[in-house]
Amino acid sequence: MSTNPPAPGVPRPRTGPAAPVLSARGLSAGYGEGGPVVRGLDLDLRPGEVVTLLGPNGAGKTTTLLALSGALSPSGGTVSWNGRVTTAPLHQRARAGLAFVPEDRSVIMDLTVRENLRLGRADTGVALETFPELAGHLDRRAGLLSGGQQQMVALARALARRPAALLADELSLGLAPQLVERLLGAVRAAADGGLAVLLVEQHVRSALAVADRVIVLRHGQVAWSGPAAGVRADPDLLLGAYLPLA
Ligand SMILES: Nc1ncnc2c1ncn2[C@@H]1O[C@H](COP(=O)(O)OP(=O)(O)OP(=O)(O)O)[C@@H](O)[C@H]1O
Repeated sequence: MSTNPPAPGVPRPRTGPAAPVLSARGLSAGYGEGGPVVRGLDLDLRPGEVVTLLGPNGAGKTTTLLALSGALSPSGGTVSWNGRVTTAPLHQRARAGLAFVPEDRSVIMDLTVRENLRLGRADTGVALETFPELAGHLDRRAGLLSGGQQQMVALARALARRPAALLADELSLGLAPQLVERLLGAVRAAADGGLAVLLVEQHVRSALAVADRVIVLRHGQVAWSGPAAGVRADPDLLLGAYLPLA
């Protein structure tokens, strides 16, 4: 391949950021008569990047994920998948390559780990590549696993389908710091392989450690957004001002 610069007058090839997999424009969503709890949200999720959505309790983080996933119909604005506006329900978006790990993990406690993976149409071999520590538990009922192992099942099941985008709500809820690192490390590795990720996290510092970009929601609106590196270098930018120290 030539390394010479292009001749004068010949346009250079464009090497801008990859096109977003999932976008929102002016997205509003809420529940019943109460009016929208998320208002006018703009967001782009690109292949290979981890965006973390932070904000105090009740800010609208889960509602945002629900609206982006198709589990909740927006009351305004649009969601686009690969550049096309979509109103498809969750199961259709899942088939198109959107993975959603909700806060309750959606692991079926009465089924074995192997059955849980199969139910999510996940290839067991691929799931074990992500979390080899599940290998000895494949035939155990999920209800007998620790919270961290259950979360690994939920995440392995989502990632083993090789989705294009992942929405994950509070993966680390109630887990020990080492497990949080393990789970978020797996998410980072998947993003390095091209996955687009939107993470809602209570563990602000852990989320910042793996994120490329940060969006802070307050009262359903974007209060701050910017590169995670800037916040890692100067946590006071957000911590204390917008977020509790965690
Ligand atoms: N099913 C529901 N019906 C009615 N109101 C709801 C429902 N779910 C959430 N809300 C309300 O919507 C607002 C935003 O909630 P949401 O769960 O999106 O916030 P959050 O930022 O994820 O908060 P948390 O960190 O506490 O999970 C809150 O005021 C909440 O009480």
